[in-house]
Amino acid sequence: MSAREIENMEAINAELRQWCHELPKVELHAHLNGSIRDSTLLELVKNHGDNGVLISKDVEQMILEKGTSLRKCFELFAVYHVLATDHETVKRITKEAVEDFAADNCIYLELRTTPKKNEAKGMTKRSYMDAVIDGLKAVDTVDVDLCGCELTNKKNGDWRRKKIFVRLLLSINRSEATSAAIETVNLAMEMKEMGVVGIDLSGDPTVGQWDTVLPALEHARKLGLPVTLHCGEVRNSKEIQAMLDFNPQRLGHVCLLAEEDWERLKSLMIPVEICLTSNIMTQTIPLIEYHHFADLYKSKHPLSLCTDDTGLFSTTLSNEYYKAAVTFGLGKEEMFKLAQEAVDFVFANEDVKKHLAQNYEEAKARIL
Ligand SMILES: CNc1ncnc2c1ncn2[C@@H]1O[C@H](COP(=O)(O)O)[C@@H](O)[C@H]1O
Ligand SMILES: [Zn+2]
Repeated sequence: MSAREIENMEAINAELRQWCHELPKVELHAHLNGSIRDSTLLELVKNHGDNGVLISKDVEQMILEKGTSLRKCFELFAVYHVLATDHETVKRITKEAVEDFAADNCIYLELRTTPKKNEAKGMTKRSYMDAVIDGLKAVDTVDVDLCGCELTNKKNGDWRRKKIFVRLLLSINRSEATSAAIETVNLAMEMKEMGVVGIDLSGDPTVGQWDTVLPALEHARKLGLPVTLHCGEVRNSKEIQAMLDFNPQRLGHVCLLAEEDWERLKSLMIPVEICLTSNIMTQTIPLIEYHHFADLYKSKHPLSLCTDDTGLFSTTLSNEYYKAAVTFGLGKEEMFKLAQEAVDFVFANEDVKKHLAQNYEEAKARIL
């Protein structure tokens, strides 16, 4: 390839990256502690110092190495939780995560997090969530709509400020006992008027039993709370079939499904939260060219591109769109349609969906 051709290609890529950044986007699968900025983590490590449990040098190395396998991801999360589970830090990482997604032109963010207890810090699952809400209220770069009410009043009446709709999912960690999982579902119900719109099942897929968490998920269903499940990050056909039997509103990942389960997923048309970089970085999918996004996209299966953990995987939602475009040869119209269709799968109410749909109508003329 000549220097001129390389220059041309780089210019095309740069333009496409910029376009993906400007595209209004909907994020449906983002974990709060997975979205902590590296700079914040490194500051937390420094402030935490060495206490025999965490050795700063080792932790810094782990943070910079990133989540290069599922096992490493969960080792990192255990460290993040030591560093970040106090009210002040939970408030800070929430504020920063929302500001980062807004800066990446996300117009709607479903932020999921596992409510945590921390007796040493006087933290209950409820006070953890109150700190998350405080973080949303502290956002000052854009207007945040959390529950149909704008949390931040427009700075000096500046109506041109960007707005991001944020809704919250409470995560059940699959290593929790049934009672703890039910406590999280009840907390979600208690906070429905404060922007909580659903339940996520996540956590290390190599631990925990489906039957332990199922009563809590059935409880959520009875209460009318939508559910999304991490599914198929490891081979476990019995559990995957049980998740398909449960027929949740959405599924995350669906990487390692046996052929019959794959066909059943497609016949059920359950919307899938696709996390390209996460699946490649954790080596769940060996090569992006083999990613099941292509099969689902070709079969017109409902799906949405997501980040999973922007901090852990050094990605953004714009980058996920860019990767999909260059890997699977999608044009701007197809990318725009993919982003726009994600609105159909949000757990927020019809009013929010109408706002988002209108946003896309306005954006169409601007960027297509
Ligand atoms: C990479 N693939 C993944 N698979 C499964 N669970 C994951 C995950 N990435 C993140 N989490 C879940 O999100 C928690 C961190 O955010 P919160 O402390 O809840 O805010 C992790 O502890 C894990 O339970
Ligand atoms: Zn996830």
